[in-house]
Amino acid sequence: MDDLFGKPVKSGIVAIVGPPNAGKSTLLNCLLGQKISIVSPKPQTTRNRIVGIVNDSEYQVVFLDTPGLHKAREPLNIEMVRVALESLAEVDLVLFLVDISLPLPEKIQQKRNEEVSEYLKKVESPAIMVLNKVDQIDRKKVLPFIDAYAKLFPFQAVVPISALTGDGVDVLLDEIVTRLPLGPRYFPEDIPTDASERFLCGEIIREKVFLLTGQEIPYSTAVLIESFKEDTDKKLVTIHAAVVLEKNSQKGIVIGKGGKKLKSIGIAARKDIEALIGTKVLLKLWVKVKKNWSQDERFLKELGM
Ligand SMILES: Nc1nc2c(ncn2[C@@H]2O[C@H](COP(=O)(O)OP(=O)(O)OP(=O)(O)O)[C@@H](O)[C@H]2O)c(=O)[nH]1
Repeated sequence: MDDLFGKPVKSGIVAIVGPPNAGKSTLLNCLLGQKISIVSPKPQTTRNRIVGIVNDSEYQVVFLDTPGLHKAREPLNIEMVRVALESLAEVDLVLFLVDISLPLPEKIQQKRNEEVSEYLKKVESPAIMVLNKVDQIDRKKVLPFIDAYAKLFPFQAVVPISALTGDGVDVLLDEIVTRLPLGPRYFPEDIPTDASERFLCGEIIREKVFLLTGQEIPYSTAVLIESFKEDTDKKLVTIHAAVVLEKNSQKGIVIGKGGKKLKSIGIAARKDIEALIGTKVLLKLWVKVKKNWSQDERFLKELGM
């Protein structure tokens, strides 16, 4: 078999799908051993489809982190669901991830199961069910979940994990790799993602806005990287970025008293960006208001969405 990047190995494309907040980005970061997809306790923080690549001498797994599947109402959400469903059609394997840590009333659990079945009917690729956040529940409670999900759909496997502690993630990776065909590597061995550094920096800043502004700032926050310049000897990267909000009233929350909040967002983001790109970073952040940006198709394109 011809191959751009060395001898044939077990290789394939694996989509990580599931409801918002299930832990998809955390799992991707855990599999990759580094921060690529942003994580926050607020649902729907993942907007773009991000490729993470796990390499080994024997395999290459290309992961897609899809936005949480949920009912689409706003144009932004319609786009998110389209991206999520599109990625199901072209993959070798689907990981369907759910959070089993929250005790759900029977009716809600039943409704959730129906939703899972509904999504899975659209999946033509083989699927592995991943039960996440087992660190939060008693071990004895995991088995009934495994049984219940095994009955729901002909999964290739049902694997309990904690994406946060890494518990069970090696078992999951084994289950994935054994099911992939022998084929070419899709990417060279030394890159963990095809998302640009510029894009990942925007995602890191957005994560810090979410984490540091508490519940006040809604999901409609975007980060626009206006410039990303590396000096000639590659010792410093200067980034200008705008935190884009929908309402004037949100400005004060992000900027804080005397600019304090924005400063701490900048400091936290700069540290993560430096760790990601391996050079010193000068990060200049400002806040701008663009009413209804999430309804504005052109602006969404500018954001790379
Ligand atoms: N205790 C525990 N928390 C977890 C685990 N996995 C993820 N979380 C937390 O769950 C929250 C959501 O995680 P994400 O990885 O952002 O979830 P997601 O599915 O990518 O979310 P969306 O972007 O909304 O689709 C974060 O606060 C994570 O730290 C886990 O195994 N155990």
